[in-house]
Formats: sequence, C-alpha cells, structure tokens
Amino acid sequence: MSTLSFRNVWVEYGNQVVLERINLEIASGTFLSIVGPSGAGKSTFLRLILGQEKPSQGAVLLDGQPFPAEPGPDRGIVFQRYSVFPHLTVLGNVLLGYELAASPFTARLFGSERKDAVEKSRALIEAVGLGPHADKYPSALSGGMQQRLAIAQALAKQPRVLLLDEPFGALDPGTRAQMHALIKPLWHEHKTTIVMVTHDIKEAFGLATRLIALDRPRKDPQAPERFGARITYDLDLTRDSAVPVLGFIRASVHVAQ
Ligand SMILES: Nc1ncnc2c1ncn2[C@@H]1O[C@H](COP(=O)(O)OP(=O)(O)OP(=O)(O)O)[C@@H](O)[C@H]1O
Repeated sequence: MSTLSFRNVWVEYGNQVVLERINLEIASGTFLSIVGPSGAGKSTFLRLILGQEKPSQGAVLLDGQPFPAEPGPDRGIVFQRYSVFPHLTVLGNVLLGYELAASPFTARLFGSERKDAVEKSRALIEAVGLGPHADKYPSALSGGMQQRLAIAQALAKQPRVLLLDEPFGALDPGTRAQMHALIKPLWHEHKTTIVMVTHDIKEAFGLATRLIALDRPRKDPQAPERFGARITYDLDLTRDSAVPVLGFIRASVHVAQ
C-alpha cells in the first residue's frame, strides 16, 4: 500500500508559485531523498507532509486519506539544529517519545507500561550509541550526540513517516559519516518511511532508495515568481544502473544495505 500521495499539488504565496503540479506516490518503507537548489521548495514539501502547510490546490494523502488537521505522532521531524528538550536527560527525552506515542494527551505512562517504555528507551539509546550517557542532559552532549538523541526521540514516537530536514548539515564530516552508518540500520529496523532533505548529493545517493530533485524547469526573467518548482528527476536507487545523473555515476556510489 502506498503511504504518501501527492495529487496535483500546488503551493502559492500570493503571486509567488513555489511548487506546481507535484504528483508523487511514496510507497511505505521508502527512504526518499529530496535535493534541489536553495528556494526550490524542499522545506515547503516537508511542511506539506507535516501538515503545517496546506496545498493551494491538490491534496496530500496518507494511505488515501487526508491528513488530520493537526500534526500528530504519525509524523515525526528532525531538523538540522537539535530539537530535544534541554530540561530532560537523554533517557527522559527518549522516554517522552514513547509516552507521547502511547498517550498523546498526558504523555505519562504508569506501572508495567512505563517499565516497558523505559526498557525500550534504553535499548534505543544503546542503538544510537548513547548508552553511557543516558543520565546526561543535552547541554553535556556534543552536536553529533544531540542529533543522535533527536533521531532516537523521533523514532521512539514510532512515526509512520519520519521527516529529516538537513539532519546532518551542521555536523563535521567524521560525525556525519557516523550518522550515515547509524541511520540506515535504524530505518531498516523501524520500517518507517523516511523523507530527507539534503544539500549533500552523495548523502542523498548513499542513503536513499529513491531520489527526487525539485527545480524550476521554466523561468520568466521578468516575473521570477510566475513558475514554481516541479519534480525534475525521480530516480529509483534500488536498481543497479550506471546512468550518469546530476554528474554522478550511480554504480560508483557505495550503498550500504
Ligand atoms: N510562509 C511563507 N510565505 C511566503 N513565502 C514563503 C513562505 N515559506 C516559504 N516561502 C518561499 O517559498 C520558497 C521556497 O522556500 P523553501 O524554504 O521551501 O525552500 P528550500 O528549497 O527549502 O530552500 P533552502 O534550501 O534554502 O532551505 C522561497 O522562495 C521562500 O521565500
């Protein structure tokens, strides 16, 4: 079953067309990367999925149904800058993810349910390599560690769709490589659909099973706001092809399974 559908989606702000005629079916379990020049509408695309943005025309559907009006735990997002709660420990942050998933209004669990959630939190903290730091507060963690915590917290909410908005953009190359090695097994294990915006084309190719590029194929120099971005490339990266795309040869890029 297809999880996410974009049906003839347009986004306009006044006279400015940002996205036009977006038609896309994203199958459940896909790892989709979105690339494109600055201002092409990548974050707008994520906000549509998150429910923070409504299409000016068309519809964005989850399993064939319109999204609920409010963003819910079915969609999680991780931003470039760490979006964790500073007043909670590592364990507290991840546990809150489980509590929100189980009890969205009170975010509290009791008795055996809480014990179970604590155990799961500890396992997830271990999986992202923060085991020895479970009782620390975010201020005592490095940037890469905080980002691992943000990913763990987002996964704890068990979202059907996990949105990553340049999640590794602020990290140094070594930490970024560690995060790449981490995210793929987590995605496999949690079987969630991931939609990731990135400016790093190698990252997009290396992690995703599908890649789309957003760009404006039509430009009017007299009225730059007249045409919006469309999907200019849509690549299935699960196939072994050596087609040169965007200056890269797919076969030369190592994809960890
Ligand atoms: N709330 C808004 N009101 C008016 N214009 C907006 C709004 N949000 C976004 N835009 C415009 O929509 C266009 C696309 O913005 P968006 O942030 O989605 O692009 P992007 O591809 O994510 O860019 P970047 O790579 O620089 O982050 C930009 O021209 C931006 O100015």
